[in-house]
Amino acid sequence: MIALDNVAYHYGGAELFSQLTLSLEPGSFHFLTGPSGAGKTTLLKLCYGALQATSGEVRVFDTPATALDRDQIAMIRRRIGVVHQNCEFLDHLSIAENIALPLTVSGRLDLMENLTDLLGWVGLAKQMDQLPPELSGGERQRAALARAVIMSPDVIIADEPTGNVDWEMSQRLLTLLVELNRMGKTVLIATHDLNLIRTAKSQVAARVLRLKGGQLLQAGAEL
Ligand SMILES: Nc1ncnc2c1ncn2[C@@H]1O[C@H](COP(=O)(O)OP(=O)(O)OP(=O)(O)O)[C@@H](O)[C@H]1O
Repeated sequence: MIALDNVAYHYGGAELFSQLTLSLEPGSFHFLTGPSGAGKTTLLKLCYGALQATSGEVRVFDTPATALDRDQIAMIRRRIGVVHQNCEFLDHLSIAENIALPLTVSGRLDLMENLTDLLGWVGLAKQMDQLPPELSGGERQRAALARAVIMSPDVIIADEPTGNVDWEMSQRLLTLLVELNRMGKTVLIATHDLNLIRTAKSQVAARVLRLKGGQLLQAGAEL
């Protein structure tokens, strides 16, 4: 679905990594871990086409990321749901309106009927009319996940989806992500939380990759 072949990325003159190779097969579940600043967010952005590789090839749904036309970029936005690290919302819109925003922006009002079910699934039915600043950290993370999946994407890419929430809430978020994977979605999660990864491994056949010093390796003893 998404493949990186010998990919390098430089910010200005500084090389973050080179020769990275990664393949996300349909229905797979991957964790990406590694120290702060190793390049996890950058790697995720390459996977969903928000950054272009300095060299090497990124293929998204079998199309080179450098060759995407406007329609294909719109298709990628629909087929890849992203949970960003700092889940930001429009503070003057309710939580339900924020979650539904991808539908209103893309004109997919036919999918609006899914909104109520989705709010229930993430446990935010009661909070649907509240404004984002009125929500707790865990509620905001769940709202961000709901917004990422409302277009029914094939791939979910989540950057620290359990950052700033307690253990119980991170378990709840993990359960939602595992459920999505059981529905056939491909899941890629960047996280520092090794406990979360350990717990997930008892629930799902997850592959764990560690990005460190510009190298992407299978995680080992630390798990
Ligand atoms: N827009 C940018 N311009 C220049 N350097 C950047 C930019 N974005 C990130 N960097 C640098 O690239 C490196 C990798 O950043 P990135 O956010 O990908 O790491 P990360 O592994 O996700 O970190 P964290 O775990 O702290 O979120 C860092 O040193 C960061 O300062």
